[in-house]
Amino acid sequence: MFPSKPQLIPTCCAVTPSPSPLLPQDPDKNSLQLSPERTRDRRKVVRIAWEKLLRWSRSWRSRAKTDVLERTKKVVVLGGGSFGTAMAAHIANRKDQMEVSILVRDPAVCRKYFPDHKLPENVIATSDARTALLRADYCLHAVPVQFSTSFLKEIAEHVDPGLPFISLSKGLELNTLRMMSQIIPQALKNPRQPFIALSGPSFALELMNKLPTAMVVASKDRKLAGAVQQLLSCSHLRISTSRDVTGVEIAGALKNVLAIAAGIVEGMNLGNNSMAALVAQGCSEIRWLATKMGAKPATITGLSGTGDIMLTCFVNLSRNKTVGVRLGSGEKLEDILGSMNQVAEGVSTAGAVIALAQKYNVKMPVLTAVAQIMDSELTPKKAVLELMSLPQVIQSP
Ligand SMILES: NC(=O)c1ccc[n+]([C@@H]2O[C@H](COP(=O)([O-])OP(=O)(O)OC[C@H]3O[C@@H](n4cnc5c(N)ncnc54)[C@H](O)[C@@H]3O)[C@@H](O)[C@H]2O)c1
Ligand SMILES: O=P(O)(O)OC[C@H](O)CO
Repeated sequence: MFPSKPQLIPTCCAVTPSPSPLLPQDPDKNSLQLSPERTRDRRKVVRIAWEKLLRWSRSWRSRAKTDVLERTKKVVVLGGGSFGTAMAAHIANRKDQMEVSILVRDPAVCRKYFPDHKLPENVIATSDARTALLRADYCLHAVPVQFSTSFLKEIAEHVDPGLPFISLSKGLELNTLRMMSQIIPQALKNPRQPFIALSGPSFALELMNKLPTAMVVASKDRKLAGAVQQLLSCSHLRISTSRDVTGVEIAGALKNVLAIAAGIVEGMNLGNNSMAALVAQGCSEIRWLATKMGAKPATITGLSGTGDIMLTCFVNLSRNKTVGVRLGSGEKLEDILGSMNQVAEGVSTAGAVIALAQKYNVKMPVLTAVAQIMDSELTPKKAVLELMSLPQVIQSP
């Protein structure tokens, strides 16, 4: 049936339906106007699908376990920067009787990150490692990657060998190319220290404001990942589990380098076409390297990969993107870093990425260009010219 009302097609491009194979054969398929009967049927199908989804969700919720939260009495957070503080507040809000200790160099420091937010009463900041770690059930590690080894070596004597470490840090150690799953057990001299990576698109401020967020916990130990999922998930934080620790960690580290590139494109006013092309190319480079390192492609295209890339590359709350924007608008790297009081992990991770790319024999033009800019070997303008002059790609069919 043709619609009875005229369609909203501009006259300059209006077409008369014809039997041409290039044009729609069934006008109803492409029309916004359906007969009342078909509208009713269509709505019924949608309603049934939605109700089915709700029933499935309710049945899962009714079986959801809460024993981990009930059992957990104390959580320690290492590093009282913005994310450590936000996660400490999140966990403390899960249960009033839980003690959440933040280990900081200066106990006054964690109040500075969110001056407009009152921290829950059960969050305690201390600079005493022994007290902070004593009888903790879980440990959240939120110290920037480059300082993690020295920090952990200093506190190692107070760490229980069975204490699960949930790493929030996203980056690669510059000289060793190690990820947090390697840094933590090696610094603590305990290869069996239980390890979980927590990653995904999550700005500390939005978590602090209890805005809906989704993240991934990755661990080789399925049971442990499930326990951490229980500990963290609530009505505004969805947590999925994964066994692909390499994929989750490498994507979380490399998206910070790509975000610097995205910032440069914005700072140079290169336009939306450039931005989309750059981020798409960056996603491919991350996938090429990550899969050679053993990551699953689905992890890279999922929440902690593409999800976090979208957040960090497209949103100006990102510290890494901000570094790029300022570089692209002509500021010097040392001036930018000197004026920041928070970490942009992509700056040091960029150097490590290139060594990894060489080790795994992967070409990464965009991420290599960022590393060259970080080393002041290349200007953003020259980088754009060089990237645009790379050989034209022949796509395989
Ligand atoms: N902020 C976010 O939105 C966010 C979200 C997800 C993941 N992360 C990751 O979390 C990690 C921490 O980031 P952040 O945002 O909390 O950083 P931040 O810059 O806000 O704070 C860093 C903290 O580390 C401490 N620190 C610095 N050097 C130290 C040292 N040598 N020894 C001990 N402590 C030291 C600082 O005092 C500060 O408390 C990073 O790897 C980051 O990529 C951050
Ligand atoms: O502010 P950034 O660039 O460190 O990004 C923060 C988080 O990693 C976003 O998921």
